Amino acid sequence: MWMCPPQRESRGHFEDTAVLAAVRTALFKMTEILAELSRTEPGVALDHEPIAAPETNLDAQMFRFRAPLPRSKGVATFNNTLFGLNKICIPVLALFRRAFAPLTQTLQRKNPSVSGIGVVVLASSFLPHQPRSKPPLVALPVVLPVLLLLPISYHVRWPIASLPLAFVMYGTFLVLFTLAYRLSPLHPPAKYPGPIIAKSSKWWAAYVSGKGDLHRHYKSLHDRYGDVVRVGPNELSIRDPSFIPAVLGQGGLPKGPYWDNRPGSVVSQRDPVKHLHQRKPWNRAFSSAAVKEYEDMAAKRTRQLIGCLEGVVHQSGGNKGVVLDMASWFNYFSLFSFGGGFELMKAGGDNDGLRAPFQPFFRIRAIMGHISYILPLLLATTGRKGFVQRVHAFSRERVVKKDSFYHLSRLQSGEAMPEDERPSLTDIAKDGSLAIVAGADTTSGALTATLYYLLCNPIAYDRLQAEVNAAFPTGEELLDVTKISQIEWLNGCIAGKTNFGSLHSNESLRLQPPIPSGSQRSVNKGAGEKVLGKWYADISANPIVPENSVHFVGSFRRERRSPFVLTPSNGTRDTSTLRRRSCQNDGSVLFTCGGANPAAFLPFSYGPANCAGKNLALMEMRVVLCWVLRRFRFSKAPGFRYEEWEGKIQDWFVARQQPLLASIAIRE
Ligand code: HEM
Repeated sequence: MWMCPPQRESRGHFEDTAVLAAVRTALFKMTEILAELSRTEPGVALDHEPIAAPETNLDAQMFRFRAPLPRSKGVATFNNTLFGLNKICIPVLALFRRAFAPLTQTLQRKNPSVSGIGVVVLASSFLPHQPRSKPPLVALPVVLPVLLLLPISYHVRWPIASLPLAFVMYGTFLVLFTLAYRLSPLHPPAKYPGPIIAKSSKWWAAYVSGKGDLHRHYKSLHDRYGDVVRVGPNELSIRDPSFIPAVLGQGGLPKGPYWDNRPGSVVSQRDPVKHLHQRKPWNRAFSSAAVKEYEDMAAKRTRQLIGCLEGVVHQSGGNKGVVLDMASWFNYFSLFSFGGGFELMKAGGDNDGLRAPFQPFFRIRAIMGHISYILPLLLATTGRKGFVQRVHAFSRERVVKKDSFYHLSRLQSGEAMPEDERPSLTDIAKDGSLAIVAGADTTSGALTATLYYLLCNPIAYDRLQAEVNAAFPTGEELLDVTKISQIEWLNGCIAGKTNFGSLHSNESLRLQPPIPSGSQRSVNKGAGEKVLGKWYADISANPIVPENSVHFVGSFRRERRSPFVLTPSNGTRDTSTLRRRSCQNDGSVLFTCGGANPAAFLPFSYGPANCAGKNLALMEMRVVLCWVLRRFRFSKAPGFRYEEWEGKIQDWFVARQQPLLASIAIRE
C-alpha cells in the first residue's frame, strides 16, 4: 500500500484548519490515484531512493518513492515512462525551487496549502477584468498554474503529479470564481433578468445554437422575462423596437464579438470607421439605380428556373403534376443567380458538391459566434479553411471571367475609380463570397416561406394569383420589373410597402425572417457605459449598458412578439399589437392581421450596417414569385405535414429550412 507522504518537519509549526486538512487529504488522494495507475503488486517494491541530485536535498525525502514491480510489458513501459518523467521533473522542480528559494522558505514557514489557495485567489482576482487580449489570456491559464506547482509539490509524493494537479486545481478555482462573479450583483449587467444558466456562460447559447433553436429560445426568454433579457454573462437581448435607433442606427453600436475571427469582409467588420469604408462599394453596387442593371440577369435566371421546372414536370408524366421540394429549387436558383458555375438547377441537385458544405459551415459558424475565441483553432484543425478558400477561389474566377458574377461586382470594383483607389481582386473576391453566402439562403428562405404560407392559405393564394394574372393578362414574358413591383398583394406576401389600409404586408419576412436572431452589436471596451435612449418615464428603467457588453435585437423576437406580453409596464411603451396568425386558418387571418407594429418589422435590419443587398433581394423575390405563379399551379403535397414545417426551421444565423414539398403542375 502507498503510505502517507512523509511529513515535513516544518509542518509541525502550524495548525491546520479542517478545510486545509481536507484540501491536503484531497491532494494526497489524487496523488495516490495517479500512483495506483502504475501499481501492480501491492507491497512488492522497487526502491528508487535516494535520488542523488544535490538540488533535491531541500526536499529529498519527498522524492523517495516506492514503485511496484511491473506485471506486464505495457504496464512496465508505462511505469518506466512515468519514472523517466519523474526523474526529469526532480531537477527541474529543484531548480525552480532554488530560483524561488526565498519564497520557498517563506512557504515552509507558512502552511503551503494557504499559499496555494492564496495564489489561486490572486489569479481569480483578474477575473473581473475578463481579459480578452491574447497575452493575458495565455498568461492566466499557463503562468499561474505553473506558479501553483510550487506549493502543490510539497504535498505530493511524485513531483510529476504536481503538474496536472496544479492545472486541475487552478481550473476548478477559475470556474468557481468565474461563476460566482458572473452571478453576483457586482457583475455589470447584473440588474437584467435572465436564466442562471445563460448568465453563467455563453456555452449554453452555443449549445442551443447548435440545435438551431436560438430564435425560439430567445423568444421564450422574452415571453418570460420581458423586453430586455440577459442571455449571456455580458449579453443582453432586446425586443422593444424603441431601442432600434440607439442600438442599430446612425451613431449606434458597432458589431459585436460574434464576428470575431471571421474573414475580413464587410459583414464581420467591427471597427465602425473601417466598416464605413468597406460598405461604400456595397452601397454603390446595390443602390436602387444599380439594381436596375441586374434586372436582365434576374430575368435570365428566372427563365432558366422556369425551364428546368417545366422539364421536370414533363419528364414525370406530362401535366398531371409532380411533387417537388421547393425549398431546394429556390435554393438552387438563388445560388445559381450569382454565377454560371453551380449548374444545380440543370442537374436538379448538387453535383458540384458546393452547396452541401454550406449547411455544416453555417451551423459551426453559428455555434462559434458565441465562443468565437476557439474559432481559429477549429478552422485550423477541421479543414474548414479549405471550404472558405474554395468559395473565395470561385468568386475570384467569376470576377476574372467577367460572367454574371462579374457584373454583380462590377460597380463594387469601382471601374470608374482611379486605378489606385480600386479594391483589390482579393477584396472583391472576399466580398463576392459574402454575396453568395449572404444572398443565397436568405433569398431562397424568404421565397420558400412565402410559398409555404400561400399553400397554407388558399384564399391569399387565389387573390395573389388573380392579381398576377391581371397584371400580365396575355401570357407574355414578365419582363417589366416595375410593373411586377406594383402588384400590391405580391408585396403584401413578401415585402415592400407596409400600408394597405387594414391589410398588413410583409408577412413571410415578418413571420420567418431569414436572419432570425439578427446581428449582434456591442459597446466596445473603453467606450464607457452607454444609455440606450430615453423611452421610459422612469429614467432609471432605461437600459444603461456597460462597456464590453453585447446586444442582440433579433428579428424573430421583435416581429413575433406575442400579444400577451405587450402590456406596457409603465404606460409609456408602444401598445400596438400583433395578432396571432395560424397556418390552419382560412387565409384571411394570415394576410389581414392589422395592428402590427411596423417599427418592429426589420428583416433587413436597420442603420449603417443594414442589409446591403435589400434592393436586389426584393427585386429577385418579386420576379421569381410572379413568374412561377404565372406558369405553375402549386398545391399541398399529399401526406406532407405542413403544420410541423415552421417548427423545424433552424437558426444558424441564416435560417435553415427543411424540405418543403409541393405538388406542382403547369398552368394552362
Ligand atoms: C431576403 C433576403 C435577405 C435578407 C432578409 C437579408 C437580411 C440581412 C440582415 C438582417 C443583415 C444583418 C444586418 C446587420 O448587421 O444589422 C444582412 C447583412 C448583409 N446582407 Fe443581407 N439579406 C438578404 C439578402 C441579401 C442579398 C441578396 C445580398 C447581396 C447579394 C445581401 C448582402 C448583405 C450584406 C453584404 C450584409 C452585410 C452588411 C453590413 O454589414 O454592412 N443580403 N442581411
